Amino acid sequence: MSLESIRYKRGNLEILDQLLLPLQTRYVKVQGVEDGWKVINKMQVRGAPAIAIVGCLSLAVELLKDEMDDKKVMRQEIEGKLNYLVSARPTAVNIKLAADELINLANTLSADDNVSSSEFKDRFIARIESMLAKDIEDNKAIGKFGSEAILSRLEGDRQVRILTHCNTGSLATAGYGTALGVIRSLHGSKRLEHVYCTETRPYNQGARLTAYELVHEKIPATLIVDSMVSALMHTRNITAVVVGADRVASNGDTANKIGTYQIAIVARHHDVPFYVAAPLSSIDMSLTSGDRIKIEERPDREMTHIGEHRIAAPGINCWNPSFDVTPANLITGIITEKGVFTPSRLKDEIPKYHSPIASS
Ligand SMILES: CSC[C@H]1O[C@H](OP(=O)(O)O)[C@H](O)[C@@H]1O
Repeated sequence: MSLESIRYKRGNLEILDQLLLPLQTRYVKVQGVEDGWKVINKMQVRGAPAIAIVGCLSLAVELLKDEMDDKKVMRQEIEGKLNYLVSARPTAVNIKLAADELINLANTLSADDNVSSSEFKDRFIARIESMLAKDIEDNKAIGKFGSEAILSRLEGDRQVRILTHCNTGSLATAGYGTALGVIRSLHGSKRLEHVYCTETRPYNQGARLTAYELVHEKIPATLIVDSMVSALMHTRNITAVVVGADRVASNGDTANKIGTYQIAIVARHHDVPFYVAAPLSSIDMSLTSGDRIKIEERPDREMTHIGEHRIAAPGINCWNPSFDVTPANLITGIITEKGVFTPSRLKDEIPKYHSPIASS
């Protein structure tokens, strides 16, 4: 059973406070959009899919309590609250795409005279709730396609050694995970010899969250410091790198956790295939390249302190971009719930599929 980052029943939402992991397991109540914005902005919940799901569920919780029965006013309020939630963290696209879909749904329901205000509310909340099951289903498909793609490059039944970066598991999604979903799938088919996970400074998603998930599920794994990636590939026979994504442009350029770009460069130097695992809801087809992806910069304190403990000299300047962009030419394949695509195929393949949120 993978870790539960989101606990939801209609009208009630709690998130696992990831700032306290791995030492403390504490759930935080999210009672509306203000709370949703805060837990996302503070990174108590993080990960592109989880951000979208928790943000939208916080709106569902608030809407259920709202006595409003004028559909036009509800539609207006929904649009304003979704745009507010999108502002919590700018780089991951999932919440923006989800907001666009939900605003379209609100417009449709509001304009339909056959839909009462209570039906509007019920169908709108149900659509948001559908994101949970769809995310897990998508992650399992990503796991299947990703493990097949990696294994198809090998002769016989050899086992594989995978390097991953940041956290892309049950703590970044509704469950199972994207890149960690590929690792879970390889482990489940008994083809995974070992996982190497980077600590992922400065928030330490790897050391605190990915290592926690892997130990929890007894998946053979070793933690490495971010600066060990070159030495690892030089001394160990790494089969492939699999990472997540926060925003993939239509040409395949991918924004992901800071440090991903240099891993891709090292992988190319060592001729190790480099995969991005991401649902369609992480792909921004409105962007022609990664040049225009907004890179979030986070507080210096994330670098200068670990918890309350200062580790950097007082007064030193810091630069703390939370993401970088890996150019498409360093990416072997983009693993989605619809299959694995080379970056150059995205423009033709992705528009064939439905919108990221389950259609009604
Ligand atoms: C499954 S998407 C996870 C994605 O999000 C992480 O960023 P953050 O922890 O800052 O939300 C990282 O980029 C992961 O690849």
